[in-house]
Amino acid sequence: MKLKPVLTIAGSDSSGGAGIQADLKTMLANGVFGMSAVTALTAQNTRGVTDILEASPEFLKAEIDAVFTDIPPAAVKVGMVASVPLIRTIAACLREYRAEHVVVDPVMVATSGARLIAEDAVEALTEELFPLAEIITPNLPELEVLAGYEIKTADKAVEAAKAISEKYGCAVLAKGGHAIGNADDYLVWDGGVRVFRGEHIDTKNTHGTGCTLSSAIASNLAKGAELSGAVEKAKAYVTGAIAAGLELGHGNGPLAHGFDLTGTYIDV
Ligand SMILES: Nc1ncnc2c1ncn2[C@@H]1O[C@H](COP(=O)(O)OP(=O)(O)OP(=O)(O)O)[C@@H](O)[C@H]1O
Ligand SMILES: Cc1ncc(COP(=O)(O)O)c(N)n1
Repeated sequence: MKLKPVLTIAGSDSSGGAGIQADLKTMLANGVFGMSAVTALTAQNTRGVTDILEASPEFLKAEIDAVFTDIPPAAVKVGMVASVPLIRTIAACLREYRAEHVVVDPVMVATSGARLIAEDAVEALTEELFPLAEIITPNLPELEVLAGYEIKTADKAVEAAKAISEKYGCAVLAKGGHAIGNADDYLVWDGGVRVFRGEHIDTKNTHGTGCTLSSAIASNLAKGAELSGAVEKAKAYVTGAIAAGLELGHGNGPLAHGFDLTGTYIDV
């Protein structure tokens, strides 16, 4: 049997809802073989992050080298990367191995409010990683940081996404999970715009939605989907995983990544 391998370079979430745990579950559910290079361990649950232990740049490089020299991934997703040396290490590795289909989720703040990137690392993220990305997937607060201004309307979000897309030569998916009234996402690439409509699901359980969406996009790209089709399928997947209505934890709970794996779930 054959499966397309996909690598996530991201942080670990001990509570399993976000980070590499969400990525690997998403990859399994989307029909690819998931692999991981861990940038940091987080002690985290649905209520917040209590501690972070970063990998050294040398160890992260060893992880990425181990993967690329044996099972070259058909797509790579980059999530939480907290510091400049780690960002530089990833960029150098992606260049060295000419990584294909790179999806960068510019993770800055967790749903719970915890900061997941050093202030001085945002510039390294944009200057070193964005030019290597096929697509980046900022949420609204991240788009505001990247654009340098407040975004209150869909038109403003698209304007900001266009400027970023032109500057760094990558597609931009401006996510609307933080918008009021709907969950529409806007894909901007090559000057074109496509909107992916989403109904806002009334739930507090959205821990890991961004990780899940970006991993699903990487999975679909690995399987050969073109960009817009990859986003369309990924949007449907994350919507289904939220709508399944999993209830775990006391804060912002996780998604049901396996909602579509018929026969594997038994209600308890
Ligand atoms: N309550 C919701 N109802 C429907 N779709 C949602 C909801 N919240 C998020 N989404 C969708 O989930 C995806 C991730 O968007 P979001 O803006 O939440 O990203 P994020 O903030 O990076 O996620 P994270 O919570 O992992 O930080 C998008 O497709 C968004 O439209
Ligand atoms: C390790 C790690 N990576 C990413 C996120 C962002 O996800 P969310 O904003 O849904 O908490 C997170 N909380 N933890």
